[in-house]
Amino acid sequence: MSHLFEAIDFVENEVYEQMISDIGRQKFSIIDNFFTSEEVEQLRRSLLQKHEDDAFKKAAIGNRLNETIVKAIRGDVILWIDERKADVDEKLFFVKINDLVRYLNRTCFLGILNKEFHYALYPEGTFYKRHVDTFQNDDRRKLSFVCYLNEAGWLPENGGELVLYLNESGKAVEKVIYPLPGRVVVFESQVIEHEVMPVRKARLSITGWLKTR
Ligand SMILES: O=C(O)CCC(=O)C(=O)O
Ligand SMILES: [Fe+2]
Repeated sequence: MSHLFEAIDFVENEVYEQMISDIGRQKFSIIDNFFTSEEVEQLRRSLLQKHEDDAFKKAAIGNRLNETIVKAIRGDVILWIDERKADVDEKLFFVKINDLVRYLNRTCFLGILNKEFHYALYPEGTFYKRHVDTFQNDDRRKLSFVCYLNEAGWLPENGGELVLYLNESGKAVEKVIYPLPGRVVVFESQVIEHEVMPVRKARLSITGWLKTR
């Protein structure tokens, strides 16, 4: 009987189903209000506190490039989040992520066994040039996940749009996405080229990867 109960125990989640069908169709998905405004506020405060405590470091690229070259490619500062040491705010984040991962593994057989997440802060004037997320000879990254922690009422003139470079039946298409608070963007790490446009007001996020093995 137990297998029967397992089947019954599955509850379809509309938001996750939307994400899965978007990714199947177009290799990316934009989910608004994945995090509530209260959750965004909590995570935002946590990020800012750690940034004030000087815990962030300059983001790197591979290992052979010097700092000047790196700065011409990306200007964000980051802090990796260790789930085992997560504080209350980060726990709330991982409860949602782990729920999503469990769902994806159950419904899509993606085999996500690993994940990594960092806070990111793009100071005014910084950007991240066009790239794919799997440049380090590491094909374990399957899905890239970005969650924006900007203030409510984020304006288009603040810049920092995420641009996805897509190919729609042979035609190059640019998908411009504003980093609105609570919004989550998920895309296939190995195929989607993307870029963060120059930022005119500090831009806050959590970025991560769902990985195999
Ligand atoms: O913050 C974003 O919108 C994307 C960040 C990104 O591309 C990265 O960290 O690899
Ligand atoms: Fe990226």
